[in-house]
Amino acid sequence: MIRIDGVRRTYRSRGGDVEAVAGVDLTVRAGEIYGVLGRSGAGKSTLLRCVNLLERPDAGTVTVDGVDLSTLREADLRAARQRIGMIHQHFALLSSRTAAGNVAFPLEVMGVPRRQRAARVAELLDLVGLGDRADAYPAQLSGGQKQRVGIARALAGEPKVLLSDEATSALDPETTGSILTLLRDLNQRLGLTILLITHEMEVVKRICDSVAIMTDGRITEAGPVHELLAKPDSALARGIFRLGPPPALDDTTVVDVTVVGDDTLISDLARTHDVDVRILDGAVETLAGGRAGRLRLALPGTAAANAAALDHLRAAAVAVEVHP
Ligand SMILES: Nc1ncnc2c1ncn2[C@@H]1O[C@H](COP(=O)(O)OP(=O)(O)OP(=O)(O)O)[C@@H](O)[C@H]1O
Repeated sequence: MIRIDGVRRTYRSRGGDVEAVAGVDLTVRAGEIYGVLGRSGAGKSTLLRCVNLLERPDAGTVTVDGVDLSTLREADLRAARQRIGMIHQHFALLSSRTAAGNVAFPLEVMGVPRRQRAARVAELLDLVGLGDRADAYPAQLSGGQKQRVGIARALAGEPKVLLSDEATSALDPETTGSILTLLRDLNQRLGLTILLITHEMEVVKRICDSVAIMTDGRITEAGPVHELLAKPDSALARGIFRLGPPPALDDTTVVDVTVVGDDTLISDLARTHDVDVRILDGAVETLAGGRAGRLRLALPGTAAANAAALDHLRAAAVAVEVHP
């Protein structure tokens, strides 16, 4: 649905050049929620703005729903942009307009007749759970409600793609949860593809199907969340399951195993190999609706003596890391 190929963007200023996006390739499949996770200054906003060409890449191409946006003339680009919704950290609402007035705005720009507009605005506000606040001004709404207006407005052009620029960063954890639930719900009900940028691991854990980690303008790791969890050296997996440095224990094999779903791994291991397994540490999370965890196990004896048990783990777990 979205293909980013070799995109670069450098800001030039008297203080020196900043290569905000330093050659990024990324593919977002139709219907998925894709998160770009990175620290402040990593280049996430610049990358996101390149996707609807609010920012012109210096090099590379961006294809959305089969159309290479860089080939479009200004009028066609404006039309294409209307089909790519965007929501913002600070909502970007017009303070002089009511919730309904804000949602109506893009419809006015699109030339939708007044009657149809009113019906569509009511429908959109209902969709985001704000049907009863149509006449409220932004100043009379909570942060979460303002973001709901932002989402309704972004959906006015019936986009297939929604871009989210830190949409929950200004919200408290509970409100963040309700907005993420709404985004997941819209993703499923409308088949909406969502590309979001965030600095919060929590957002990735809650709703992302796939994730890219961005550092200094580059993607260092990318793919479906469950695939990344299976890689022992994955920075995402380490960030999600924080186990700390392994202890050095005499005549003991310390091993980290990643498991997905309801797992009988430990009991099977103990039974099959008659081994006295201890759990030293563990982190279990719900990721995009499924359970996954990383457990740190201690097996009596050296790794060589535990070869059969370790083979068992390698065959059954999605990732196994034996500590030396
Ligand atoms: N208009 C601009 N002019 C000059 N430099 C810019 C401009 N916009 C961003 N930058 C620089 O580009 C780099 C990437 O910024 P960007 O906003 O894309 O990162 P980010 O990951 O979204 O961070 P944040 O969450 O803090 O916005 C930073 O070093 C930033 O200072």
